[in-house]
Amino acid sequence: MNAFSKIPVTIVTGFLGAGKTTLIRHVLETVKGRRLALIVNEFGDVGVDGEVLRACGVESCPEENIVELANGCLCCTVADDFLPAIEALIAHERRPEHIIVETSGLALPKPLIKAFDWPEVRARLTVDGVIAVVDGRAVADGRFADDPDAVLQQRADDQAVDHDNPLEEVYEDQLLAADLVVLNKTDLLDAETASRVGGEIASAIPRAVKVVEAREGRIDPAVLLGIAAAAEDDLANRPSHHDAEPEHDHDDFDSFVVEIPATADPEALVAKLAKVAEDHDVLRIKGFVEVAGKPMRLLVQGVGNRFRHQFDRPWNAGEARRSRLVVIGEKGLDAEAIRTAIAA
Ligand SMILES: Nc1nc2c(ncn2[C@@H]2O[C@H](COP(=O)(O)OP(=O)(O)OP(=O)(O)O)[C@@H](O)[C@H]2O)c(=O)[nH]1
Repeated sequence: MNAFSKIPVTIVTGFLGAGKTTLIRHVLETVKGRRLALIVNEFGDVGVDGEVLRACGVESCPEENIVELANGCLCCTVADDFLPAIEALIAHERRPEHIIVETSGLALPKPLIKAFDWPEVRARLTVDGVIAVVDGRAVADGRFADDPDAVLQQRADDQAVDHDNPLEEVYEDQLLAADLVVLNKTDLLDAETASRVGGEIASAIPRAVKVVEAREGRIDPAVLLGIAAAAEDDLANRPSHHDAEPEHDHDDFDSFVVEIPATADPEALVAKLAKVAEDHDVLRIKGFVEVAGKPMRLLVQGVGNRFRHQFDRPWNAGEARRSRLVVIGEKGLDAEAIRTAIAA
């Protein structure tokens, strides 16, 4: 790449907990000989994704090349947050050879892709590809489906059929923006269901877009990077709910942080969180927790009621050992009841 060529940018999108960070981490660990930079956007005040990615300490992506934008939703703050971040990255003396952007799980990716069509951006950068990561289990469980009764009712009332499920809107926008779909978490699906879900996804996208199956986001970086889609030249083929509603305000979703004391029993904590997530229909819980008597901090991750936890790194000297979990769900989440249930 010479100093004048455009830097390719891969946008990784996908609903909350689909496996975006896991996939990017796999890229960082397996890509060879390419200087990467990352921009990570997260919904919720606990910066988990940036931490997880920094912790992999890969030479091709040093810490100063990882930028976190913890500001809720990139799609609404492109000009204020995203552009300065990308300017700073490409101004580095050793400029990155490829940039990966992880959107928040609730972002509609279209406005971000559009920013690459602005003259000052398109002169220097190009969208190499938009990767949509999908939680195959969540799709198979109908997480993103409209309620069929509500749709029938709308038809009966002679209304235009509108999505009654706000998750569906975000999910659909992410698929419609994609150049490649990664159907992740196939370990939680039998082969027949995986192939049915993959077929449904492919037929929901009017362009020819490949759907590849994956576990733990393990896809060869050669498949993900170097698509050369120039998505900024192809905006019209990527319809979005954002086109009709540019001033949308994300009021379909809610998030808050719960601070808890150090735990003595991680298994019991996670079992309790899974129950709370189930009882309150929580979409995502994640954060770091102190375990009494342990020098390592515990990373806790829940998608719906499926939880995982692992010690990720020792607490640093002088680091406040706070146990904070971000809770994300649809609007109307009962924060007080959830706090009480977690504290019980
Ligand atoms: N069973 C299973 N779990 C997975 C797989 N890939 C990722 N996970 C787990 O799913 C959870 C969410 O993964 P992340 O990579 O953090 O998902 P994300 O899309 O970055 O999440 P947000 O940034 O919160 O939207 C973590 O606990 C992962 O370990 C998979 O293929 N199978």
